[in-house]
Amino acid sequence: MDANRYTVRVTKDDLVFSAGHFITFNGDECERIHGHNWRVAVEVDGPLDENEYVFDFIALRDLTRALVLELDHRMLLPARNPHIAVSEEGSNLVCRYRDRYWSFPKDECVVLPVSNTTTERIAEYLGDRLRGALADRGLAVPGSMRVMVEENFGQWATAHWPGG
Ligand SMILES: Nc1nc2c(c(=O)[nH]1)N=C([C@H](O)[C@H](O)COP(=O)(O)OP(=O)(O)OP(=O)(O)O)CN2
Repeated sequence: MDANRYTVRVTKDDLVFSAGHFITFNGDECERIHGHNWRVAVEVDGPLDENEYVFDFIALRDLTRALVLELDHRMLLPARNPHIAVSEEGSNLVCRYRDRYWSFPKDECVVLPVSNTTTERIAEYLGDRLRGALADRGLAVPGSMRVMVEENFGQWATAHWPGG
């Protein structure tokens, strides 16, 4: 029996999304609106299956790409930030922080179920969605997985699912 564990990793030129955001930090300070070209990589660890795969690259790549596309050319807004209130006003979403506000067409936004659109939380969101998408398709949900997101050159955040 093969007691070794292996890792597969996918990252591709099309696993990149260009989006706007602003975060709060140091308590209740709020950044100015800006954007990044976020790059995504996913790693799965485990033993080999009957195909001698840890996990099928193609399934991992295609599901990740679909999630990344949902965020591409969108404004990313936090649903649960204690300092940024997001509300619907007609066909727009209005975000209010103290006396500042921003209004965006709804269909150009993604409201993420996070408290802040930091790179760490975006990585966690993508990983949770990916795990849900695998389960919905009846595919194995990896015990041990990492989603890595690069916000700016050389600035990566990783969310871990340490099981398995
Ligand atoms: N661990 C984290 N640290 C920081 C995050 C984060 O998500 N996780 N985010 C930020 C801000 O969003 C900040 O705007 C990062 O943007 P960046 O362009 O990298 O910052 P700079 O001001 O240095 O930009 P340059 O264009 O490179 O000058 C901060 N920290």
